[in-house]
This record gives sequence, structure tokens and C-alpha cells, in this order.
Amino acid sequence: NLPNDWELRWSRSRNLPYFYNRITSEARWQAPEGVNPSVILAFQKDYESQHQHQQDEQIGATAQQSEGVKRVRVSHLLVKHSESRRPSSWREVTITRTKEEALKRLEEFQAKIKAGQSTLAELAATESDCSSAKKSGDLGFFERGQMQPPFEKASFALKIGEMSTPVWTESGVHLILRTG
Ligand SMILES: N=C(N)NCCC[C@H](NC(=O)[C@@H]1CCC/C1=C/[C@H](COP(=O)(O)O)NC=O)C(N)=O
Repeated sequence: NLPNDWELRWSRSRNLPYFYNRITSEARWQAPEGVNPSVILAFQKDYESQHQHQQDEQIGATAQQSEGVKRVRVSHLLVKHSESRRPSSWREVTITRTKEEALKRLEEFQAKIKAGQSTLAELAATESDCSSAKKSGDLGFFERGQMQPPFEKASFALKIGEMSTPVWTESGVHLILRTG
């Protein structure tokens, strides 16, 4: 609908319409002779409405990235104490150690791991009071809202490969290693 072989195209880089001549392959910003400005406006409106969803998606995608990590994978070593919400485990039917003793026990494991004498997975397998000991402490992937808040907060703050300092929950005291 433009005179002598001109057509309207869209420049994504400039986000503006331009004119292209099918015969001469010439491209130009300004309208050729005899082009009605209303045609250009209609073209621009049509383009933007067709591509609005792309722009929305683009905004949506970047928003999701900026809101942070959606799920993490960790392994943990749990030492329970007499005031744990469930003072029992596969290791010990009735757990009687005090909170202080539990922390001391966990800090000994922490020191071994930091010294490179053991890994968290190796120690969790025999020493953790959580049933995940059977999987060397692996809890798998989880999202926000699944674990007790202090555990979730600590887990989502870790970089992959990083280990936490001792973290207290209703279950006891944990060392957490982010693996994914
Ligand atoms: N989604 C996955 N993989 N499993 C469900 C986890 C439920 C969650 N559990 C915890 O928050 C404690 C602290 C971190 C790990 C964890 C393990 C507890 C610790 O032992 P307990 O105090 O229960 O005897 N044993 C299992 O659940 C909760 N909201 O209670």
C-alpha cells in the first residue's frame, strides 16, 4: 500500500519503522514522496500490539531472574539435643545431650571438614541425627516454604559449594552444604 515498490519494515535496534525498496533494496528512515503519515502510524501501532507480549515476556523473565534463586539442593549434618522437637533418631532412640554438648559435637565435625580430614557427606552418613544420613545428608532440591525458616534462610544464602556455620532449628543444630 506504499507507492512504487516501497514497504515499511521495523528496525529492532532503533525500535522504529523504516522504508525499504523491494526493487532497489534501498533502506531509509524518512518517508518517500507521497506516503500518507497515517499509514506509518498504523504500521507502528500494529507492530507494537503484535510484539507487546514479547516485551512483557522479556520484562517477566528479567524480573524472575532478579527475584533470586527458586530452589536449592543441600546436604546437612544434624546434631539433636534433649530439647529437639523429636529427640530421637536412627542413631539413638532417646537423645539426652544438652544444647551445649550438641554444639560442641557439631563444631568438632565442622573443624574436621574445614581441615580437610573429612567431608560433610562422610560425617553425615554415620553421625547425623536426620534420616537423610542414609543419603550422606542429601536433602535434594527444595523451594522456599518447605524447610524450617532458619534452615531455609541459611540454605538460600549459600553459594554452591559453600558450607554454613552452625544453624539452629527446632530439630537441633545443623551444618549445611549447598550442592545445587
Ligand atoms: N522437603 C524435604 N526434603 N523434606 C521435608 C522436610 C520437612 C522440614 N524439615 C526440616 O525443616 C528439618 C530441618 C532441615 C531438614 C530437616 C529435617 C528433619 C529433621 O528431623 P526432625 O526434627 O524432623 O526429626 N527431618 C525430616 O524432615 C520441615 N518443614 O520440618
